Amino acid sequence: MKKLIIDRVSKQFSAVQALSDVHLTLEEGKMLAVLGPSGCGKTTLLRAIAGFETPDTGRILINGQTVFDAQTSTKLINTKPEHRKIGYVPQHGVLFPHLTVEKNIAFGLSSADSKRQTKQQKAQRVIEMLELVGMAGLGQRMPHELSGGQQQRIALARALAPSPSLVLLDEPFSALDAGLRIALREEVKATLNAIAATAIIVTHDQEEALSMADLVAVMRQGKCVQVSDPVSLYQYPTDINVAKFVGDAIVLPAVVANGSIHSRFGTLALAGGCATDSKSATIMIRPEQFVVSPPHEQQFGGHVLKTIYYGHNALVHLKTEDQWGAQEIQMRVNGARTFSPGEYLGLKIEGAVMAYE
Ligand SMILES: Nc1ncnc2c1ncn2[C@@H]1O[C@H](COP(=O)(O)OP(=O)(O)OP(=O)(O)O)[C@@H](O)[C@H]1O
Repeated sequence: MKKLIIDRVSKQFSAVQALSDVHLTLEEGKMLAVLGPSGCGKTTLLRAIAGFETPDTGRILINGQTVFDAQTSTKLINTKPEHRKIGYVPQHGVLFPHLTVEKNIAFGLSSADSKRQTKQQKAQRVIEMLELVGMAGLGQRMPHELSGGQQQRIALARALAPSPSLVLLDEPFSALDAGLRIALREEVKATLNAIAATAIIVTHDQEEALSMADLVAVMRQGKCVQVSDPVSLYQYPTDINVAKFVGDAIVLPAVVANGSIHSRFGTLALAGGCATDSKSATIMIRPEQFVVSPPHEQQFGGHVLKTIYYGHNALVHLKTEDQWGAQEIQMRVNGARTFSPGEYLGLKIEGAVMAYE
């Protein structure tokens, strides 16, 4: 079942087209990441779904109910935020500093829909939420007695307490340090999965989007330029800009003829869905598609310029030089491998390669 339908939603602020004809749908129980650079319209989209921003055009349906419709002939439908059954986890500064953890969570149960619950039912719900986010027994603490990660978990508990139809997370980990961010991403995903929540996370971090979401919507200048599952997005980006935004990309000129790529790296397999003939194509290769090949298989290679070490892996920068001219490329290798500057490496390319006209 479609939990969310965003149908041709646009929003303009003075001269800025913050959202332009955005169309998105999300199935029940799935997580969507809205990914894009600063200013592309991510927050405006999230605020439009929550009802904090009124779009100029389009429709928004949550759980089969139209919560916004600018197109009706009679009058605009625009359900108030508190009646949209949305759980909102903002970026930071989220908890009321003068209330205990328990009271912060219980605040989420003060909406009209939760008013019918008895005091005991609410107290029980708070306990369930504390358990869900792994913080049982800490209900009497004040927010300042919690770490940054614990505070974000309580913010999630507060958003989930009223059993919202849709959970919206606006860059929820951006204030946390790298290690904690990764740990919390996994915890939050597990928590949302445990209750089969439908959720949208806004982020400008491609790793966060690819690792957490079932579906990633890439935005650029108010438009949704690609909506794909993480694997397809990384392997088959719709254009070079998306390719570069979601990962490291080596971009080269090439010729595509009869369904194959002819490039400085020889004949390469063309990825499905690409144009099969072009005299002036641009191809995109991921650094992990380059592998060091044994001498008898070498068709081409390059001299090592430098190696950037990341722990779990490393990026080796190489310079290739042949009749096509000089080109710098990057190859991703296991972090334990070391190469010396100036060393010559024979290379081959594994897997299909994307080509763009
Ligand atoms: N209330 C507003 N008034 C005027 N312009 C606005 C308003 N809100 C957003 N904008 C503009 O709309 C565009 C989209 O903004 P938005 O905050 O949605 O981007 P974003 O992708 O969330 O960026 P960031 O990652 O930096 O938060 C930007 O150019 C922004 O300056």
